[in-house]
Amino acid sequence: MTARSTPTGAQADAEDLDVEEVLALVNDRRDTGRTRDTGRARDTGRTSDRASGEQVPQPPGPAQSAASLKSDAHHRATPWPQARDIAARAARAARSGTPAGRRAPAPVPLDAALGLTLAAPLTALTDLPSFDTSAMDGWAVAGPGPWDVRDEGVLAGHAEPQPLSDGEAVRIATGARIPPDTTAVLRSEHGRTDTQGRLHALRETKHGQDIRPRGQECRNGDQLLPVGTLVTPAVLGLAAAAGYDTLTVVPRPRAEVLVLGDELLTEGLPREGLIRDALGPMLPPWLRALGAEVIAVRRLGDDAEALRKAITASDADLVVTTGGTAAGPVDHVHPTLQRIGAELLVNGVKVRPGHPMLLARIKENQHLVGLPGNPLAAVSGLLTLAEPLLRTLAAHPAPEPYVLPLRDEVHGHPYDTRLIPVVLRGDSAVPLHYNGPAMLRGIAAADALAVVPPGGARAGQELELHDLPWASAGIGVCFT
Ligand SMILES: Nc1nc2c(c(=O)[nH]1)N[C@H]1C(S)=C(S)[C@@H](COP(=O)(O)OP(=O)(O)OC[C@H]3O[C@@H](n4cnc5c(N)ncnc54)[C@H](O)[C@@H]3O)O[C@H]1N2
Ligand code: MOO
Repeated sequence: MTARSTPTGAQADAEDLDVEEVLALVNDRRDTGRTRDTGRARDTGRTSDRASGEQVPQPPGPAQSAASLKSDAHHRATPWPQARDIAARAARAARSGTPAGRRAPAPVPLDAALGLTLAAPLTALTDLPSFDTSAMDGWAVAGPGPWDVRDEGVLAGHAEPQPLSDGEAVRIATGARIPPDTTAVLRSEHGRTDTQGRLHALRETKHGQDIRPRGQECRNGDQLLPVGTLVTPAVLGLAAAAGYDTLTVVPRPRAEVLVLGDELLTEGLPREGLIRDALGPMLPPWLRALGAEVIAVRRLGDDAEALRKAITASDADLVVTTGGTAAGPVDHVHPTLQRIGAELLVNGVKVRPGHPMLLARIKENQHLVGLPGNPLAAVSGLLTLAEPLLRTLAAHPAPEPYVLPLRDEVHGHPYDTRLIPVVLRGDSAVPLHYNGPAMLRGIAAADALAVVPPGGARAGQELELHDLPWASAGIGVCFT
């Protein structure tokens, strides 16, 4: 963490903190059972794994080639909660990889730190307040009244005023430095000057009244916030007050989006079998809301060689592809991953929509999430694979799952989890229509996605909900 003053020994140590240690702290805090208070949520304490009736996830097994996994795809598909856990673990593994590949915590200017996680404790670089200061507009007085009032007053931001002598007072503004030997501040509404200009108190003034003593809030070197704290607007304010110009934070993971498909138009009306690209405009801000920095969006058509080149040339932490995940004649994602020797960690997920989604490790510290082309299926892939991966890379704690009863019955898939857009009304979740894989009409009106277990859910049944990043109105909402 850098600041105007030279770092103390404690700060210098803090700068050595690794992202792994930040993650460990964040995870520790998560394990304390802290619950998220949504004001509407009823947390049953169930994890997403238990809520969906799936096995507790195991770490990914040994590397499997894209080819071997492509056969027998449905049986090999990963249960939904386990897929989320594998994505989080993959990010943790990337962070504990070789130091060369790791992105170290870095100092960033305050205005670039919002929504990131502190990688060093916020330690006060000064006493706060840093000098004795007046808490009110009025007079600084010395000894008992009445007092002779000096001609010239003391304003905030001025140099140290002359000491007061017993029986003397000086006009003072809120936030101004207290003159030495002041015994109290008399508020303007509690004092009156007589015709000779002498000041009288209208009520008893206690010793030290309305003086904020130096160090009242903290002493130089006190720890104000621990490693792992999310940088909120309030944290930025505290950091500035405590003397910081930059904060050392876990860097935003870098994401690159590769939009595949020859059928996509970037403007105008759909025509002659061509359709508008819905994912190019949707994914970058969504990924930003999940904490990523989007370094590029490339439209590659259905060109296998262009896809190979783009993946191998990328230096993003996460490459996100759209479309081309199935087994059609121009679905190039699997063959390309196989060709470049990527390791498939998730090859299909038992979730609807979105079951062809995939997660691969391209290099030690680089992953690829393959989103299916159907737009709501792509959203499902974002929530299932990209969200846990990005959140873990950014050292953000996992949001506590919460549950609400469903207002209306929802049909389920016989074996797979379903994700359904819902709006939250009072104490229940109302399922939205237009939730087919190719449709965005439901999700565009939604507050959250409800997790429907295999077999469906009846009206009144409590379902796990995942807020859409903007609906939760949290600090994670960071579209810039
Ligand atoms: N024989 C089978 N065919 C399909 C299966 C299957 O199991 N067996 N699964 C279906 C499911 S489910 C999905 S989802 C899709 C996944 O397909 P891909 O990931 O290969 O995606 P594409 O074929 O490229 O596109 C699917 C669909 O989405 C439209 N699309 C693609 N990109 C965009 C975009 N950027 N904006 C708007 N719409 C987009 C595309 O035009 C297609 O209509 O496979 C099924 N097939
Ligand atoms: O993933 Mo597909 O969109 O389930 O239909």
